[in-house]
Amino acid sequence: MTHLKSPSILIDNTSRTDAFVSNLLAGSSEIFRGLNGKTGLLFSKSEIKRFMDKEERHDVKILTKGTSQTLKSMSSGEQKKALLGYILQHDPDFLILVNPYDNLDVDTQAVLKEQLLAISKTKTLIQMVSRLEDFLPIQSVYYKLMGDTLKKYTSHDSFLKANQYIESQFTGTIPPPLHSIEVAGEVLVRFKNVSVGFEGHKVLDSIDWSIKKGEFWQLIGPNGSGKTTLLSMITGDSHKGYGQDLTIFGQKKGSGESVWDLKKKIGYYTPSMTDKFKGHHNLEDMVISGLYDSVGLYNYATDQEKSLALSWLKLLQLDDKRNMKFLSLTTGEKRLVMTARAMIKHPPLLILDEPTAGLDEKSTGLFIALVNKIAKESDTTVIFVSHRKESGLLPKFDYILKTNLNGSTGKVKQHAYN
Ligand SMILES: Nc1ncnc2c1ncn2[C@@H]1O[C@H](COP(=O)(O)OP(=O)(O)OP(=O)(O)O)[C@@H](O)[C@H]1O
Repeated sequence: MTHLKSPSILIDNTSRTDAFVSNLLAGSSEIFRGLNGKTGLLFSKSEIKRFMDKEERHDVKILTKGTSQTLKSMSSGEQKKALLGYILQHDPDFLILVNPYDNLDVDTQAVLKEQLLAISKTKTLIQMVSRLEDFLPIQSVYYKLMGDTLKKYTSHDSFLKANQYIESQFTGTIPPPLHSIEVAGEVLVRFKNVSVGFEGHKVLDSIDWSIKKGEFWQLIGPNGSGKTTLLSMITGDSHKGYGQDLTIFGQKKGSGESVWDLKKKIGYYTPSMTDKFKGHHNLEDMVISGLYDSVGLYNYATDQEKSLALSWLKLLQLDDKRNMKFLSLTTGEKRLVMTARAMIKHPPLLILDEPTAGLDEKSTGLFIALVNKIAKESDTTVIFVSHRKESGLLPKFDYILKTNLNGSTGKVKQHAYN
């Protein structure tokens, strides 16, 4: 085959990545003709999702062969390891990597980068990433995918120069809520000596964590350290909190609180919430639906609610699109709208779980600016979960999980810039 210098392709909100990948895998690429007729495999989050659905629907083990765990219950790092193992077993001619390091902590990223670098010596790697820092340092030809069009750069320098990150800001202020949600006491959430495990596998060890009103936290920890487990105890999505010394909004966990009541006080967003969303709701409805704790609006909105949604969309500079379908937005725009949806009621607690995964530089900058603004201008406590230290994010505290044999331990770090 015509040997391809592993192409490096920057993708952004406009890129039709799925269509591009499908063409490559189907052997019908107009651009990389040398690959047509060769076998390619895809390493991406969507591919993990596809296997997850397949394993669940047909009750089979494909990526999880040899383990008793389901793919769904594995941490992101474990899932990616399973996919890479499967791909290597099948020895393809080329590999397409779409944002391979998303949702991975620094150490796991470093291990994966080493593995991919080694693979790049014998196979063509097609890297498709949203962040410049995610390109592997290999001899490459650089491109940008704009819609379906691939723009080729003459040099690495010209590529970097054209695609540097630009800092973004919002003008205007966070719209106030229609009604305030009262919570008694200063402490919203308190974990005291909380330990959690799954079937003999210890995940969290003696967690002590107090989260007060109005604070801004970043929850950081390697893959599998228990971030999601910790959050699901707060949101009521896991029963692991019962029988432990865990107090949420002044009420001891397991003392008869309803999950519904909990959800009313929490704004939550994680990208997988809308990955499968197929509704025909417009932007205005999506923002208003946060008042009803639904994703998409199933009630008639009042004029007051509509006007509040409009204020949010103005802040996001998306008001001219308010009657457009949510699904027609770019990934970055969708995340801004979903954050406005989670925040519209000014919940006492806003949880954003890996909200920047897969976003390009510009959209990440905009998203971070919005979160900083929410934390600064409202009384809402923000927990931003990420394995990546987001540059520009200004949390007051980090809660850092560190993995150990007996489960992860937690440590608080306060930032000096506040
Ligand atoms: N239902 C379950 N059954 C068995 N093991 C589980 C279950 N849920 C989570 N685990 C395990 O608990 C550990 C912590 O998982 P968790 O998803 O909380 O980590 P995380 O820090 O959120 O990881 P990531 O950053 O990769 O999403 C992992 O080893 C995971 O495999």
